[in-house]
Amino acid sequence: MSTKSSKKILSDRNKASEIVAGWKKAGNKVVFTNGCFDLIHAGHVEYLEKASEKGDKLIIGLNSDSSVRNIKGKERPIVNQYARAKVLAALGFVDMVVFFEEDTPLELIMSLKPTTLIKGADYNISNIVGADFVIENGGKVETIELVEGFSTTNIIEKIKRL
Ligand SMILES: Nc1ncnc2c1ncn2[C@@H]1O[C@H](COP(=O)(O)OP(=O)(O)OP(=O)(O)O)[C@@H](O)[C@H]1O
Ligand SMILES: O=P(O)(O)O[C@@H]1O[C@H]([C@H](O)CO)[C@@H](O)[C@H](O)[C@@H]1O
Repeated sequence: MSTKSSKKILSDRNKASEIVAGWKKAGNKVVFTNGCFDLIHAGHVEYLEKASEKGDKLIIGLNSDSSVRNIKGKERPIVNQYARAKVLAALGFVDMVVFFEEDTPLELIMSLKPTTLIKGADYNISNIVGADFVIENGGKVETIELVEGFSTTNIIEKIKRL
């Protein structure tokens, strides 16, 4: 039996696009962010909650395991995509989690056409994938300040030193 949170997790990009189009037609501002979210930490949660406050619906584009391996190295991810998605989908302010296999979320962003694209302030707007597309389609691109002291890499390094 699927749970309330598991219903938020989608692999089917067309289905996700149909749902987002319905949200937008109903007048919702749809916020999109993306990431690997491996070993989810308090910085991620603070960031996602702030992102959710930028609109009515929050979608997370989640890098698949093969995508994470390509961009962060063969040791990653520590946690598989389904488990990462499960934790994210359990957050009350998250409305959808969609996997993407590519190295970047550009094709997913072009399919979903979000109102607002958000990344952490470790990126500047000029190098955020999808920013040009969202702005050209009348949307907004914003960054959110990082919470000091939290990163998946730091957590891994700390565990290695035990
Ligand atoms: N400490 C933090 N505070 C707020 N946002 C964060 C923090 N760390 C990461 N983010 C944001 O969360 C999203 C996912 O980032 P990511 O999964 O790369 O986390 P990470 O902890 O930086 O991982 P890694 O150390 O492997 O790079 C990105 O948009 C990033 O800007
Ligand atoms: O978890 P990360 O490393 O912050 O997420 C990456 O973000 C990249 C970003 O969107 C580039 O502007 C993206 O290309 C990559 O696929 C990861 O999601």
